[in-house]
Amino acid sequence: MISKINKYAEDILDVLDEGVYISDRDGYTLHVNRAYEGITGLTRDELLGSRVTDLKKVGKYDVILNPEIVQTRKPKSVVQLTKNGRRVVLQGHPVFDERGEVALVVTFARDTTALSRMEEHLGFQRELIKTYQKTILGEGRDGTLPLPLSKSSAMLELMDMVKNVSTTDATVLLLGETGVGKNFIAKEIHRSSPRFKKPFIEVDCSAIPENLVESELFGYAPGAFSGANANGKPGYIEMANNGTLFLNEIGELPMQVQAKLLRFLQDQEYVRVGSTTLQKVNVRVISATNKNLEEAIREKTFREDLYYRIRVAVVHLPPLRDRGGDILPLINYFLGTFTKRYNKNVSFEDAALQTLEKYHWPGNVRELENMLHSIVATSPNNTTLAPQDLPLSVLMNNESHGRKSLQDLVAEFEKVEILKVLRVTNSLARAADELSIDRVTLYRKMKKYDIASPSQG
Ligand SMILES: Nc1ncnc2c1ncn2[C@@H]1O[C@H](COP(=O)(O)OP(=O)(O)OP(=O)(O)O)[C@@H](O)[C@H]1O
Repeated sequence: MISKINKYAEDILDVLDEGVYISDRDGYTLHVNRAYEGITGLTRDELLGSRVTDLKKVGKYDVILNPEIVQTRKPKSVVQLTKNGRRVVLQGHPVFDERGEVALVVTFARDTTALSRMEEHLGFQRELIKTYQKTILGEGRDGTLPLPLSKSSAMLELMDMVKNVSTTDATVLLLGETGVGKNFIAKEIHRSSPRFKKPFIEVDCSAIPENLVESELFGYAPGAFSGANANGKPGYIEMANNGTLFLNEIGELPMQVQAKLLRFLQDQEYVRVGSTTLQKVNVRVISATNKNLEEAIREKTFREDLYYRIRVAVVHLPPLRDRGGDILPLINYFLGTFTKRYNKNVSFEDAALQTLEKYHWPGNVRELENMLHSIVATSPNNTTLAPQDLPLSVLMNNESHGRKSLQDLVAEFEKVEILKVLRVTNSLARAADELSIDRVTLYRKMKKYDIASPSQG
């Protein structure tokens, strides 16, 4: 019976799914089954008759079990990395002869690559969920987002273009000064696009340290670099799959990342840092910058080919000072938002509104939003604000951007000082006293600078 089994021993071993490797006590390979060849990518011809120590020397294995098992006479397990890049769990067992000496070492090999891939995949999914949760929580911080308030002809025209662009998958480049609403418009394009139920992922390219930009955008494989998450990490591109990726401040991307981004934009394929597997996604890209990219191209800090790739549709957002018709609706909108939030009744006199309309808003909508927030938060309840209650930056209204004449500078200084003193004293007589001028002179200067009289006269 046994002799019959011996006759078919090799065939029996070939039926197994597990790899079997048998060596003698000196480490010479006596037999490997078919599964072992499949798992390790090594052939019988390469292995039979060779010594495990020599196979390790020539790099076919990174670790071996045989010498230790012969020495300790005990079973042992290790994880071996094979030349075809698989992770194999080896379990070696000693087989003793009639004198109790180790005669053979039989090693079973199990491929764990599929398992590791599943674990890696699960790790990525976990990271992805964490990031989505963060993104969703971030988005909801102010409740639902308002619709863009667009009354000026410049904005109405622009919103028409945004509507047309939204229905396509075209790459969009949003240009405009800081605070004009590029981020706001990017979200609007996403919301009106067929991708609206999928993620909108914003990346502020200027806020990521240069050495991390590539791994943040494209993700990294487990063990890609020291200090990396053991599960690997999905990049923003992967998170935006089927949705929209908004690359804010794209002009700040390092050159080598620009090259990788260009390849990704061309065929929607990329490789995670530390990996060789190609990832395929479907992502619509919107970029924004307040930098002059043409100048950056001349200075060789921005790739020309990438520039043409990202500017399939270009949307120029005008500064708020050139969108006169938007200022009042935006004031009303933010006044409504913040008075509701702080449960206060705060309003503006017409003259104050006119002053705000004339202001040149260098920080654009963001400045207006922050100013309204601060005014409502710091004003007592039931206040109607006069022009002199407005922030000094508004009252100074530095409209001219070039060098000012000495005369203008003196006038500006005088106006601000008068406003400051009037604000503190709330009385014409006491303010004149503080400024060491007579009341008639003060009154004349107030007329000149369009400053209203204090309530106490
Ligand atoms: N039309 C609008 N209606 C209501 N709020 C707006 C509008 N445009 C911009 N905002 C608000 O103004 C603030 C600044 O806008 P946003 O962040 O979009 O500017 P940005 O151009 O992207 O600025 P930066 O270049 O500094 O990134 C945001 O809080 C945004 O919600």
